Amino acid sequence: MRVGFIYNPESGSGKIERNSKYIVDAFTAKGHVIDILKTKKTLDAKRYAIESDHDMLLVAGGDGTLNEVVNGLMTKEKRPKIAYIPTGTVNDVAHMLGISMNVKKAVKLILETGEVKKMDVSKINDTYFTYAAATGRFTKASYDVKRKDKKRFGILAYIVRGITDLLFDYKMPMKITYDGGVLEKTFTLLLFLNGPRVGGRNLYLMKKSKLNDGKIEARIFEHRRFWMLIKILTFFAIGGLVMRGGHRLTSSFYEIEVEHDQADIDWNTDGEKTEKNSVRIDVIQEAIEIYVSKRAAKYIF
Ligand SMILES: Nc1ncnc2c1ncn2[C@@H]1O[C@H](COP(=O)(O)OP(=O)(O)OP(=O)(O)O)[C@@H](O)[C@H]1O
Repeated sequence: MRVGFIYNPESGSGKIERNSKYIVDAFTAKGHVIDILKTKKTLDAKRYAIESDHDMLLVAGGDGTLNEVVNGLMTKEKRPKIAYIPTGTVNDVAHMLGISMNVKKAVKLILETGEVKKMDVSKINDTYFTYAAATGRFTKASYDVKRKDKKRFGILAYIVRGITDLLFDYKMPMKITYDGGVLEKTFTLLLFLNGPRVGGRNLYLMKKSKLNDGKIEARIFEHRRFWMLIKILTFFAIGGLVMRGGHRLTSSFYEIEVEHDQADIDWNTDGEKTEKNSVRIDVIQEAIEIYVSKRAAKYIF
């Protein structure tokens, strides 16, 4: 196969540079022909994906790099398969897909033990995302944490940013229309999830959620000051448990209308700051093909 090897040398602790020769050798030994496409800046990975005429894109980076590649591929009619080697700090998508953080094991999954599955991609206004769109309490941490702090402190950098978030009161009057009805209240946190993982946490209570069902799950928390904070922390601590004042929705689309003109609501998609205020979310069913573990293929597809 003709393989484009897109990698972000700045992702995570920079381990990809130490392993790139191993990866190229392993693929070449199996008869693949590799083009090396190393990113130098933001949006290089997206551009490489748009320009690609390969059979497969081998992507090494974190959730942000994978997101850029998917945004590039979604502009194309013919999309190469994605093989993903996670080298970021959080790597939520890889955890969901059963891909090891160990580079050699991830390569083995692609070349020997894994399966290719068709996976949904979601869209918020004109931006695509692979696993999560969110706004409100705790959702700024993933894009506010500086790259050098991520490299130095890893997950801890996110936790510290999450704690400083407690100083703010997120109060968002909104109207949410979905294929089961309308919800109109004041909210403090909105999560739209393709699968059972976000913020480095497995949400094992979302076990019915599949990555190819054309649906996106929402977990929505009303604004109720102190108690809602406890409930949000419980949600993350206990596998996605939703208590009173929380809503569990499943739908193929969501229309979120922000109720006053002066609103300043930022949306986080796959860990990057993207859209603002009112948005529409849609799912494009089975839009990409990606290598996953046999276990993930069985349980979340
Ligand atoms: N060579 C580069 N130098 C600096 N920044 C880069 C470079 N190449 C890509 N980037 C930036 O890195 C970001 C993606 O980083 P990465 O892949 O580590 O994702 P991440 O979301 O930070 O990962 P995770 O949340 O899993 O840690 C992209 O948004 C892009 O802007």
